[in-house]
Amino acid sequence: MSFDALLFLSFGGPEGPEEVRPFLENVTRGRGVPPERLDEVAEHYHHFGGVSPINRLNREIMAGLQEQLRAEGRDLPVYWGNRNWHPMIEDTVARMAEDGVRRALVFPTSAWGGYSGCKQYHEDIVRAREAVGEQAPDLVKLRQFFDHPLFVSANADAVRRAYADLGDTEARLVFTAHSIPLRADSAQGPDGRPEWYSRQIAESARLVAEEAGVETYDVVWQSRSGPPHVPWLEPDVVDHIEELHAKGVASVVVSPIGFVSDHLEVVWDLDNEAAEKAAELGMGFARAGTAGDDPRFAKMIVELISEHVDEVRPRKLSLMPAAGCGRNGEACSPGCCTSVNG
Ligand SMILES: CC1=C(CCC(=O)O)c2cc3nc(cc4[nH]c(cc5[nH]c(cc1n2)c(C)c5CCC(=O)O)c(CCC(=O)O)c4C)C(CCC(=O)O)=C3C
Ligand SMILES: [Fe+2]
Repeated sequence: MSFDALLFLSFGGPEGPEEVRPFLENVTRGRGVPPERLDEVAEHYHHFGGVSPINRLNREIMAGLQEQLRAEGRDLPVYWGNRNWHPMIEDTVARMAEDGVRRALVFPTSAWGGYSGCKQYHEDIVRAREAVGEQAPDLVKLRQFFDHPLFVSANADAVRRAYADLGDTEARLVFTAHSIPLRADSAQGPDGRPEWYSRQIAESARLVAEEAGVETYDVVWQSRSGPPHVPWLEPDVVDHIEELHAKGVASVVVSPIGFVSDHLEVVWDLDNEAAEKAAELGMGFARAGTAGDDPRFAKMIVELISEHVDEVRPRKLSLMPAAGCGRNGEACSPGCCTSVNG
């Protein structure tokens, strides 16, 4: 099938102190996040002058992508829209319509299923198309890429580099991903089984550890939000480092497999909080890089595109079914990425 453009769809982030609050209001509208948590997260952003690294990282990925597309002779223009901050997806889709785009592929900057990683991006697509009306282009979202060989290799090499930097082959490998409420993780995948998100994280971790040649590893969580009485995926990475220390582990390599690039959560919760905890305990600590700035990441996006344009067979390392692809916001299968009780 032919497409006129690619929409690069991301989370968005503030680019100055005055943008932090309105950005956070957009992220948490109707999500039941307590104001104390918002104050705390606002502080994290202000620590970096109110500028999230996410937009710069996304611009870099898009530049690399545009270059790779050109090198392969595909003149697909790349548009950029976000869920929570400018450029907002509604404005971008309006511009695409004005430019005459009739049908576009959408690359979301999340490897995962579940509400935050997949369903909410479908909702963004629906909202933007409704805002634009009849002229809105058809938007086909690309699939979840948690087990794509290029994503796995980029992460595995980052883990290898972290081990080399630390100079301790005995360090414990700890993968982290964004925690979500247990109820959200009850969401099923296209295989009809629950915990699609945490099962994908476990599978990516297994594949990356295997390719990096590391036998023993843990999967833990970070960046918990929400009110304290609501159960989220545990343990938290900082608590886990304490526990490893109590068990006599001397050093850790932390791989933020759950993030495609060095977002604020990565630089704050890992490079600050987790690193500080390790230092306090006298443990060795190295944080592995993320896949986004590896040229293989842009190459992977090109491959995901060609699955649709050239009907190339999806490259996947796991036996878990391909998921997350849908047209104009429809889910890939009934009930996929929707949690039990909504
Ligand atoms: C699974 C997942 C991903 C990975 C998939 C994907 O990438 O999409 C992700 C990514 C991101 N999350 C981000 C930022 C935030 N997430 C928040 C809140 C929340 N995230 C959640 C989950 C996820 N989040 C959840 C369940 C909440 C609770 C509120 C709700 O149910 O929606 C809040 C509110 C404050 C707080 O409570 O932390 C902020 C500011 C940024 C940008 C960072 C930057 O600026 O560099 C990125 C890439
Ligand atoms: Fe988040």
